[in-house]
Amino acid sequence: MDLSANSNGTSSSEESELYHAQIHLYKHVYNWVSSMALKAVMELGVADVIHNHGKPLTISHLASELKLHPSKVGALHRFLRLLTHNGFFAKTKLLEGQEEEDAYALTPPSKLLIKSKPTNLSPIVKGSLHWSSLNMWHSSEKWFTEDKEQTMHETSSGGQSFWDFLNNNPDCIAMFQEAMAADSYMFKIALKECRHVFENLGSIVDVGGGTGGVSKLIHQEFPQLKCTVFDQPEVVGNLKGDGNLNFVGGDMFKSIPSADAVLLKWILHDWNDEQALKILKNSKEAISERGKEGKVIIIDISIDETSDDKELIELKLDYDLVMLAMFNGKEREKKEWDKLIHEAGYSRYTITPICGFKSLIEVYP
Ligand SMILES: C[S@@+](CC[C@H](N)C(=O)[O-])C[C@H]1O[C@@H](n2cnc3c(N)ncnc32)[C@H](O)[C@@H]1O
Ligand SMILES: O=C1c2ccc(O)cc2O[C@@H](O)[C@@H]1c1ccc(O)cc1
Repeated sequence: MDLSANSNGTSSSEESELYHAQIHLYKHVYNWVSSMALKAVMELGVADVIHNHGKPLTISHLASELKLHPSKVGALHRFLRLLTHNGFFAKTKLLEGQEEEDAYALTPPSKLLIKSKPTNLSPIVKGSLHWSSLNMWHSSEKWFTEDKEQTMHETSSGGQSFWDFLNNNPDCIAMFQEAMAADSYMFKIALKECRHVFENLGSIVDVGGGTGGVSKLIHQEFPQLKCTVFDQPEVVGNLKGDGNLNFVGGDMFKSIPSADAVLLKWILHDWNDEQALKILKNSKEAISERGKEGKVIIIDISIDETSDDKELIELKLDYDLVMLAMFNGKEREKKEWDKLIHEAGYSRYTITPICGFKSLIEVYP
């Protein structure tokens, strides 16, 4: 028994544990606040104003550039205080007239919100924090307890899949595809490291390639390579090709156009194992004319809790639940990739981490 127990029978160490547990719980309840603060400063274009100014900017100067009502200047300061705490800005002091004022500079994460740069990830922030990506979470209890095999999105929307929602809301499909294209730019940097993966190919089909963000980068690097962007007709129907880059509409669950290689970037994690198996089997058929020279190139998350750091593991596990809620999809661990790839009839594969939190998995028939 802890002799330092106080009048209500709890020891000081038990009290300390209780208070730390309380802080941990409340912190997690309010994790969304930082996300929404990030969305707010993205929408305001704070990163662009500071970037264009070329040096740290005081709050009063920033508020003036943003044309905020004077009553909102204090709120802007408090938004930047939280985001500075979370690594999105660096605070310094500048003389504004006779007064010293807090001034803010960008950090590497907020530089990814500069809309004029090719590394701009604002569309990912906008789409991921759009009501259509969040509302379904309020149906989690109903989804868990109902005796139906449907996605949380379907539970929350009377049976409509997220893809059908997008296809019925042109503004949202555009927002989604802009996000995918934004993420694809990170692949341009990775392409330098994994150039060899695309060398010696005559043709490639980018399955679920959206508006061609990745294929355009591959086409620039390999102009002789015939690149086919294969996606839903609603996505590619109005897109025009250019020389060796073309767009084809169809359904990857029915068939995939033949090519030397199939690219599956951020595709398989949208689907459960049965559906992913079907996509991999159709991909194997698509490369069959190339014999042993054909390959499938998967770019997706591979969860590796032995080597990833805590923040990276949490991002991958976050994405796992987002895929579950939206699509009944999943992020896969190495052993799950191994099982899926072999069940689809492939003989061997290699996994190489790229683009920060994704991996490139080369799969051979
Ligand atoms: C998460 S996005 C990935 C886009 C792109 N690969 C990238 O990484 O930027 C998934 C893509 O799969 C497409 N898709 C969904 N169902 C499909 C189907 N049945 N056949 C072909 N494409 C499909 C969607 O339209 C979307 O463009
Ligand atoms: O980032 C998003 C994402 C990424 C990859 C994927 O296959 C699906 C995704 O859907 C969401 O998780 C998220 C997103 C949602 C909506 C949107 O307009 C953009 C991104």
